Amino acid sequence: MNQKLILIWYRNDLRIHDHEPLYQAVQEKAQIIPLYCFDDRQFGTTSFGFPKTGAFRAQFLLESVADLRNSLRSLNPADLGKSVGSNLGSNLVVRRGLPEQIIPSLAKQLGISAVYYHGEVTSEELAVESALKKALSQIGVKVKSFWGSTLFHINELPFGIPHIPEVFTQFRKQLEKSSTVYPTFPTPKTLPPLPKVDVGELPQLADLGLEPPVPDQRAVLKFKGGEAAGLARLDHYFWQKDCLKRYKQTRNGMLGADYSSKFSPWLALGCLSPRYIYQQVQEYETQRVKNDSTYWLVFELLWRDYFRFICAKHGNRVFRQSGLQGVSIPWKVDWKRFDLWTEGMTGFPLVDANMRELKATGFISNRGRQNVASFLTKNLGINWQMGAEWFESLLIDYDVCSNWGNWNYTAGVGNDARGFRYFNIQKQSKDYDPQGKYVKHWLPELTSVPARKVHEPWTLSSDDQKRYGLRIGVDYPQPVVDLWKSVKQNEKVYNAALSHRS
Ligand SMILES: Cc1cc2nc3c(=O)[nH]c(=O)nc-3n(C[C@H](O)[C@H](O)[C@H](O)COP(=O)(O)OP(=O)(O)OC[C@H]3O[C@@H](n4cnc5c(N)ncnc54)[C@H](O)[C@@H]3O)c2cc1C
Ligand SMILES: Nc1ncnc2c1ncn2[C@@H]1O[C@H](COP(=O)(O)OP(=O)(O)OP(=O)(O)O)[C@@H](O)[C@H]1O
Repeated sequence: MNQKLILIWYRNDLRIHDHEPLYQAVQEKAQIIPLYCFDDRQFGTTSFGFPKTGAFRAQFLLESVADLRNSLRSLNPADLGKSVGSNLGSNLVVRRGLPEQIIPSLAKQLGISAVYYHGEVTSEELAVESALKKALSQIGVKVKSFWGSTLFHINELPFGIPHIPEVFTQFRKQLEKSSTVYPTFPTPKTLPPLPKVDVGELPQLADLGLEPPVPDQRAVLKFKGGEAAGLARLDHYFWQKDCLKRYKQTRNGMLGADYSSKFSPWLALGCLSPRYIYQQVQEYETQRVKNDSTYWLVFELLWRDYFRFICAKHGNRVFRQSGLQGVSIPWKVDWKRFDLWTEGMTGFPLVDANMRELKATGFISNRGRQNVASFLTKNLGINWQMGAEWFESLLIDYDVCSNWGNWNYTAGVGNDARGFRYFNIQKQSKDYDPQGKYVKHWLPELTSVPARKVHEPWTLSSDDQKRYGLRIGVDYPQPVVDLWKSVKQNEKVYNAALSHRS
C-alpha cells in the first residue's frame, strides 16, 4: 500500500514544538510536506493606504520562516540534539502566491492525500481556508483544521462560541474555574524525508516590495524572528534573568528589554506556543517562586485568548467603524493631524516618544499603545481604524485579534460598555515616566529639559528655552490640541452618538 502523504500548511504557527498537525501526521506514519506560502494579499495596502505588512513585520516573518526551515531540515550532524528541532530530516517547501491555488496544484503533482493546518478566526484567513477546502474537495483531498493558537483549547471552553461572555472578567473567571490547559504536543525527534519536490527559495524583502528597515540602537530589544529566538527569549526572561518573579511590578514600563516578556512577536507568528509558556511558568513556580507575578503573565495570556474567541464570536464586527458595540460615532479623517501622530510630532512628549519608537522599531509597550490610541481617538477624535491599520502595518507582534480587539476597547466601541474612558496623558506621563527618561530616550531635543518640565515643554519660558537650547515651535512642536478641551468635546460627541443608538 502507498504511504499516506500529508501536507502541513504553515501559517501563524511557525514552530515545531507543540504543533498538533505536525504531531498528528507523524503519529499516522505519513510522509510529510511542510509548506509555507507568501500570500501576496498580505503585502498589499490597507484601506487607508499603508503597507499591510510593513518592513519590520515582513523581516520578522522572513526570519521566522527561515528558522522553521532550519529546524525542519537536515543540518550538520554535529548539531544533533543541540537545539529543539535540529536535524529533523525534512525541509520547508516555500512558495509565493495564493495557498488555495498552490496547495491543490502541489496535491495533484505529488499525490497528496490530506492537508493539515491550524485554523484561524478572521474573515481574510477564513476566506482562504474555504477557497482551499473547496478546491481540495474537487480533487478528493482530505482537509483537517486544528485549533492551536490559544492557551485554552476551544474544546475546553465552558461555553459555546455564541455564548462567550462579552466582558473579559467573566470570561476569565469561568475559564479559571472550570477549564484546564492541555499539555503540549511532543516535538517530533525525526521526520520522514521530503518526497522529490522543488523546495523553493525564500523571498527577500525587496521581492515583497519592501526596503530593509534600518536598525535603531535605541530599540528595547534586537528582535529576531523564529522559534529558536523565541525559546531563547523565554529562557533569558524566566531562567537566566529571573524576571518573571517581578513581572507584575515591571510590566507597565516602557524602557529596556526586561520590563515585560516581549513574547508577543513570537506568539503572533506562532514561533512560541502559549501552552509551552504556561508549562514553563508552572516549572518556574515549582523551581523558583510562585507569586502574583507568575499568575499575572498567565492572566495576560488570557487577554490574548479572550480577543481571539471574541473575534470568533463576532466575525467582522471587530473591523467595522462602529465596532463590537455597533455605535456610530462621527470620527474625523484628519490626515494632517493623523500624520503628526504617526510622526511623533503632536507636542505631547509621551505620545511623540512612543510614536517615534513605533516607527523606528516596530514595537512599543502596552502602556505606550494605550496612551497613543487614547490620544488619537479621545483627544484628536480621529477614526480609530486609521490607528489600527497603522499598527497593523508596523507592529512586529501584529495579531489580528489582539490588535483590532484592543483598538475597539481604547476607542470605546468595544463590548465593555463603560462609557467614554480616556487616558490623562499628563498624569500618565508623570506616573510612568517620572524622570522623563523614556521621553528623552526617543526625543533627543528634550535632553536638557529638567524632569519637572519635560512632559510639558510648552510651559517653558523663553529664557528657559534659551537655557535648554530648545525652541518650542521650531525644535519641538507646540501641542496640537488642548488636552482637556479636546477630550471634553469628544466626550460630548461620543455621548450624543450613544444616546441616538437604536
Ligand atoms: C491599541 C493596542 C493594540 C495592540 N495590538 C496588539 C497586537 O497587535 N498584538 C499583540 O500581541 N498585542 C497587542 N496589544 C496588546 C499588548 O500591548 C501587547 O501584547 C504587549 O505590549 C506585548 O508585549 P509583551 O509581550 O512584552 O507583553 P507582556 O506584558 O509580557 O504580556 C505577555 C503576553 O500577554 C499577552 N497580552 C498582554 N497584554 C495583552 C492585551 N492587552 N491584549 C492581548 N494580549 C495581551 C501578549 O501575548 C503578551 O505577549 C495591543 C494593545 C493595544 C492597547
Ligand atoms: N486578518 C485581518 N487583518 C486585517 N483586517 C482584516 C483581517 N480579516 C478581515 N479584515 C478586514 O475586515 C474587513 C471586513 O469587514 P467588512 O464588515 O467590511 O466586510 P463585509 O464583507 O462587509 O462583511 P460581512 O460579509 O460580514 O458583512 C475588511 O476591511 C478586511 O480587510
